[in-house]
Amino acid sequence: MIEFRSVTKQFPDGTVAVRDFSLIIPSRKITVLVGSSGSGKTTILRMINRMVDPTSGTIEIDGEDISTLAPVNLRRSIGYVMQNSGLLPHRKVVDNIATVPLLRGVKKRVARENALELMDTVGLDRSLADKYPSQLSGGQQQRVGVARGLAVDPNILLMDEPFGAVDPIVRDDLQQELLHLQRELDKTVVFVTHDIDEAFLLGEQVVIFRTGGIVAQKGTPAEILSDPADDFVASFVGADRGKRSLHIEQTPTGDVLVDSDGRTAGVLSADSAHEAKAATLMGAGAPAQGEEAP
Ligand SMILES: Nc1ncnc2c1ncn2[C@@H]1O[C@H](COP(=O)(O)OP(=O)(O)OP(=O)(O)O)[C@@H](O)[C@H]1O
Repeated sequence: MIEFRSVTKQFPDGTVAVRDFSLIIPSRKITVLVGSSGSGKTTILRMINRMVDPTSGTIEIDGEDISTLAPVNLRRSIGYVMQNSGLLPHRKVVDNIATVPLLRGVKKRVARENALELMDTVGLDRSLADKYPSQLSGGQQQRVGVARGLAVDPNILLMDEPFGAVDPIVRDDLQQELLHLQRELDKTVVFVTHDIDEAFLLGEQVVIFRTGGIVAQKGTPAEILSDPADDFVASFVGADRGKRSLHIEQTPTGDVLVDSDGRTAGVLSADSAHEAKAATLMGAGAPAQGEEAP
């Protein structure tokens, strides 16, 4: 478990990126931080592995105050995946994946073998091992980035808009792969995006930010969709409603929200007031209850 307690980050130029932020990030689940550009998401992510230190407040991992831990060791024990993969262009795929294990003193042969196994894990053909990043597609490069993030077998994986720069179809694949990996590997994933659809698809806990690192709402996708805290959240959640075409389907175990691809976006509370609010949120143009999305 990762816990932020009243964390504030003010940069030397006076910018307050995060203000009095508190959050519990449960272990072995995906928590998604979502919000518009400049709302402090990346800063929060980077405070978890001490790439950035808070101005005030504390951050604990499994009860341990991370300000007491050596930043380099902490950084090397936590997986980090960034947008545009951040691969080293002059290193082969396999060496990119093995970078941190080699820095930690793992023998070259072992690190290479582990890297090849990780290529299997993230769905990359081993024949790509000796290619350079520029010889790979954007989606393949992101898979290499994920493999590299997993290379130290971290308990925690930080992902900063990892699928932001790939086309929608590849992105869909990568999202499904991440859900699959999460079920298989049981990591604590903290995922940053500005895409609310991605947040609701991936997140078991979703935290919606407004500017200044202020939490507008946090909860499960169903909780947020069925009961948005205020107009800001309602408009943020509803901004892309045409594309998402969320609708309610009745199942034997209760009502669920389903997106236009037939994926469950959340389970609605039995509370009819919540259902009414969710229906309002979906607005005109969304199919009526029980109907299929177009
Ligand atoms: N090193 C820095 N020095 C000064 N200001 C910074 C620094 N890093 C970030 N900021 C500012 O802090 C605020 C939050 O930035 P941050 O990158 O955390 O936001 P974000 O929500 O991740 O945005 P994006 O989605 O665009 O990546 C912004 O106003 C940004 O300009």
